[in-house]
Amino acid sequence: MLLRIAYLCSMKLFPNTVKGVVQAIDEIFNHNRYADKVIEKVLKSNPKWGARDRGFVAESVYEMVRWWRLINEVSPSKDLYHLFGTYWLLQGNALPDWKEFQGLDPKKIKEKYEEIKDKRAIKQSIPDWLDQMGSELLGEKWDKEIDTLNQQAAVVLRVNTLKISREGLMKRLAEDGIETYAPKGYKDALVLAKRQNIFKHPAFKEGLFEVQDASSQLVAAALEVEPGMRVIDACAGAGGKSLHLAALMKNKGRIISMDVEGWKLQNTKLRARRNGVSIIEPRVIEDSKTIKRLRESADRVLLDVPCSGLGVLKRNPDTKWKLSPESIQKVQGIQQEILQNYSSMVKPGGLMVYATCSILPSENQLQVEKFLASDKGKAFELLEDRKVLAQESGFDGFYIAKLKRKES
Ligand SMILES: C[S@@+](CC[C@H](N)C(=O)[O-])C[C@H]1O[C@@H](n2cnc3c(N)ncnc32)[C@H](O)[C@@H]1O
Repeated sequence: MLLRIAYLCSMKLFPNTVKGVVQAIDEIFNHNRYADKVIEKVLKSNPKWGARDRGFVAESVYEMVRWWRLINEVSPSKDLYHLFGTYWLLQGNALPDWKEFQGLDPKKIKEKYEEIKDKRAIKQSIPDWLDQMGSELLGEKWDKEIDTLNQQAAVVLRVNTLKISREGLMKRLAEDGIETYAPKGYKDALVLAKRQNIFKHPAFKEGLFEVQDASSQLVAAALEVEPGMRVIDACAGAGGKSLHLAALMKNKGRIISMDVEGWKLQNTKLRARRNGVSIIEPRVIEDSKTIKRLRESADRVLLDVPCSGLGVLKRNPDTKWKLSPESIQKVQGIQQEILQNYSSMVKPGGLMVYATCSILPSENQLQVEKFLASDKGKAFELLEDRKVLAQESGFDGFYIAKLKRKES
């Protein structure tokens, strides 16, 4: 097997599900749609597909997106069935005798793969600019990092400790045949032994867990919150970290969850209800006044800033086709602006955590260094930072810096 997608290998192909995959790929690459949204739509419009079919379509689409450049290099044509067939053959499978797959010769595909396999950008299926940038910024660690980021992500749960203990949830899931293990160093995490759609399980509807990568769970923990504190989650999005903070605070105190996108905060509200969290107050950032009103008001401020997402390629493989050097530069500008403007909300003596799901130093430690050297940054000191590489953690790539506002 050339690629590493284990469980699909022994599967028989069925025309209707392969058609679903091909249609989804067409939407993603020819109509520029997001992979997760497209998959959701395809699955919704085929309600009769069973769990196995749905799994096949979702996994195949994600894997084709992940390996898109490689598949295109090796395929004899750009026909979508040829591209699917190439992907299928690259895994060491045999193709059925369908007219759509005529013209695909396994031997030639293998030969073509052998020809390109020493060219890292093609073999790892990434744009040349990204290979160059990664190699410049991460040096010898890049080779293994991009290899790791191309592997499938584990499904990790964050136990909602407001409702159940980690052992309790492990037992509850095991009763339904869902095996999990508790990874060392991550207090509230459980990893599914086998990938599956866990959102359907009643324990999810009861708010006993959220799906959240283990590295991402380190972010709220770094804020050292305590019950009763006043906390601001300034880039809260759909509220993953706010919910974790609320659990760590035992649902006592106050969390202002802010974002520039109001619709994301609506999601935070729904999730808070499911999680049994009542201390989250969503607040849309309308303009700079929203921030100014909160000057020196928070014991803790979390800046989980927008970023390139290069640390989470495992779960969002389409990121590599949507990014560009220009878009990374633009997001870096926003990151520094957020550091400069939102740091004013921390009380003297309070803590601020700056986090990204990126592995690029230019979005991480270099941003923090630039902030600390600036006028506003002089009020802060860096207590510690963690550069979490996927190859070392086994989970997503992340950066977490803990800063303290000096007592005035
Ligand atoms: C990494 S995501 C946050 C994820 C979220 N904290 C979670 O745990 O689910 C970054 C968020 O920053 C928001 N954002 C972008 N520009 C912003 C700005 N200038 N101020 C505040 N939030 C911003 C985006 O809408 C996005 O939701």
